[in-house]
Amino acid sequence: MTAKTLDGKATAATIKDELRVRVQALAERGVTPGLGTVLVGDDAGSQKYVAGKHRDCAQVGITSIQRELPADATEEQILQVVRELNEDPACTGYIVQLPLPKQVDTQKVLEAIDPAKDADGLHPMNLGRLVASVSGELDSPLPCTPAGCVELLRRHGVELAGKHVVVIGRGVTIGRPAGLVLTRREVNATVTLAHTGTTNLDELLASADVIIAAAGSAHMVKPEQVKDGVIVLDVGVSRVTGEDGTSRVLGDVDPAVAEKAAWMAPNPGGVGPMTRVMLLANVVEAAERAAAAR
Ligand SMILES: Nc1nc2c(c(=O)[nH]1)N[C@@H](CN(C=O)c1ccc(C(=O)N[C@@H](CCC(=O)O)C(=O)O)cc1)CN2
Repeated sequence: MTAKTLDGKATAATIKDELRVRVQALAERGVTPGLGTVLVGDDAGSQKYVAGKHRDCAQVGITSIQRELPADATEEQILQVVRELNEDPACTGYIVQLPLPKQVDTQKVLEAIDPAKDADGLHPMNLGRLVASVSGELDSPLPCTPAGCVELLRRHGVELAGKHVVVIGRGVTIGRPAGLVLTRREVNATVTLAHTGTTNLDELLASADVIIAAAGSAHMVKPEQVKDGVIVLDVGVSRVTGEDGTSRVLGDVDPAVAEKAAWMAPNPGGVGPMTRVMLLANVVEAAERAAAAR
């Protein structure tokens, strides 16, 4: 068996087309969505992701607001920018790019974001709403990567209901919220969340119908650990520099897994573009909610 591709790039392009129409409809009502980003430091990966988010905004007609601070910025300087974006009417939603430098209390910064402008769905109030709401329309943003995984599978006709999903990694942007998103009634998967303290990963992977690998450990999932017909979403990012000095991203999944999988989301080109487009969807939805409340 050779896996069929869960094409995140093409799917994200389709969703952008749909969002462009919704942004035009908002413009007719006098509303322009604006995405703000707060980037602290000079991490090359974060710079690339933030630049990508603003490129996406330009493509669908969302205004971009970019705020940058140096790597040695204090927590207070970052909180000041957060307060300014909370007050800025042109900014209808924004994100603080993670990770933040070590001197900064990430939780404190996320908690300072106005929940109504939290485009990442990572404010404790929005995560709390996700915990509390098992089904139905959720009136708050979903964390972008878990939402992107579900949407990528849905748009390829891959059913998750009744499937055993093993998520590897317990980070706040992917692993922890993934369990909540995947177990909502409209998705209806059964989830096991594995992490560095998990002692029976081999046993879990052998029984997994779907694997979402978000550990950041290069090629850790091997073909001999998975069953035939498994569905694999590789979300891991390990940056390696080759002997020629060029850097590239390695995912968590050994490419040889494709020989056993039914479906595989490549990395790059799978969940990454979906993460970005779900962010745009959150911004448009927040602007639509604000327009409806006027
Ligand atoms: N505030 C947030 N910070 C971070 C999040 C997040 O959701 N919110 N997630 C990750 C990084 N991330 C989004 O910010 C992200 C990761 C990957 C991609 C992407 O498009 N990747 C490309 C490859 C790009 C490359 O070559 O490096 C792909 O997979 O095709 C977009 C966004 C951590 N921080």
